[in-house]
Amino acid sequence: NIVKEMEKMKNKREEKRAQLSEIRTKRAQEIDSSCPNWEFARMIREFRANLDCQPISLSDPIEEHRICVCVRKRPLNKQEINKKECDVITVPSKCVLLVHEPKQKVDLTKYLETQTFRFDFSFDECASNEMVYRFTARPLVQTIFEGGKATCFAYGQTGSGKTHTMGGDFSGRAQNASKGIYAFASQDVFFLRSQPRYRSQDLEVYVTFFEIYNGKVFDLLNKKAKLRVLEDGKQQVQVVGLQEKQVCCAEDVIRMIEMGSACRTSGQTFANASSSRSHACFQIILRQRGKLVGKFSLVDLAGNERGADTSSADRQTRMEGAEINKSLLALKECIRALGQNKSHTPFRESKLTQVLRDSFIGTNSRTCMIAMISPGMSSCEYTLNTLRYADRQTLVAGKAVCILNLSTTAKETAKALRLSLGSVVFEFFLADAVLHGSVQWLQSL
Ligand SMILES: Nc1ncnc2c1ncn2[C@@H]1O[C@H](COP(=O)(O)OP(=O)(O)OP(=O)(O)O)[C@@H](O)[C@H]1O
Repeated sequence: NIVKEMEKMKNKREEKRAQLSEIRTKRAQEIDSSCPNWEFARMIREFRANLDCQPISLSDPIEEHRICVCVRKRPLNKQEINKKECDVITVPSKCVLLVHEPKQKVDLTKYLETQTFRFDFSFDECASNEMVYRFTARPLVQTIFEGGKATCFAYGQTGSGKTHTMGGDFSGRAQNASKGIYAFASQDVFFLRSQPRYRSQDLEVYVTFFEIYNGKVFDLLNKKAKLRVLEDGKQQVQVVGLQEKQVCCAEDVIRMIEMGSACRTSGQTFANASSSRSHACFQIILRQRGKLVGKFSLVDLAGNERGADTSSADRQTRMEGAEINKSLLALKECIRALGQNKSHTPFRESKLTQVLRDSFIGTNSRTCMIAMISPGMSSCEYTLNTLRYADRQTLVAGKAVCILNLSTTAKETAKALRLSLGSVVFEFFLADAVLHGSVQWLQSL
């Protein structure tokens, strides 16, 4: 009787499971039919169903890198949701990010080309600014107490979340300046300064906030005054007239961030259609009896798609694009020079790298790049551009990357193993039985 009873229960459970799966399929079909790219949406959903995602968590260890390259995916925004855009980005683990690029064969069959990128850390749409800060800028704060220069860049296309991450998250139109990397870093600077190790050193904290637009520098803490960048006799780059404001607590810093951000926003009408055409740099400076101890530069870069915009009809926009392109390329070269300990740093190539010259020289300089990406299918090309730019940075560290690429269709009996070594990708198709051992062997190399 007991066996019969158990059989009955088992059958009931299976019936229920089948019903549930039917409901889910129907619901997915309903969603699919309202989505303009439903075939791609379904392929991505099937791909994700095969993945065991393990996103980054607060308990993950933080490794110390001289150059750290991370990526952050923002959630789909209201506009993208209304347009029923496909989310083409998957973050399966704390270091890997996948882009499902929609493609079409000559016979019009649609298929996905999934590209894999590896970073020091990758953050999915659920990661908060605190979480991103913890793994990116926070490990750099100590550097400025040890006489070093730290720099953190936010890179990406317009609307990908650079200002949200650096300046503070938006609740509606208002920005909460206490919830961005500028404010978190300042809080930690004050915290470290109060620790017994540094308390007796009489360290003073100053901040500067300026913007570089079209090769010109403007002081955001002094009514957007135009500044000159000059090199002195000791080859030190000076931003003449840049106001350094002394701050005594985190609240003072937040006030400065609000003041500078408001200045940047109100200036949009005369120069920028949006802030994404200028680089904004917020610096936290440590001084001891007036003498420079360390400097933390936090940079919200101009939208990288502006540099790629060469088709604009008006000359002004084309010039802006060319200037942005030049500065982003120069930045990459300077970071590469830092990573490879080259004796020559090409910092004179742009105003941005000139102003940040001391960030790229010296043995005690550390840099972090956060690549921001939009998840929508319409941004796929820009997203790939952003990831390729940031991937070059990973190459600086000379890392070999071994990534397991799961099969995309249920029919496939073999699974693909993708090994990226620098910019070369090797792809193997292996039977399930040998797959696991091969991955372990490659990872151990
Ligand atoms: N991680 C996120 N979570 C929630 N909303 C986000 C996130 N990232 C960005 N957003 C939202 O997306 C919008 C655009 O973000 P943001 O202004 O930071 O982009 P941006 O890259 O700085 O653009 P621009 O280069 O034009 O200044 C904002 O409304 C912001 O609130």
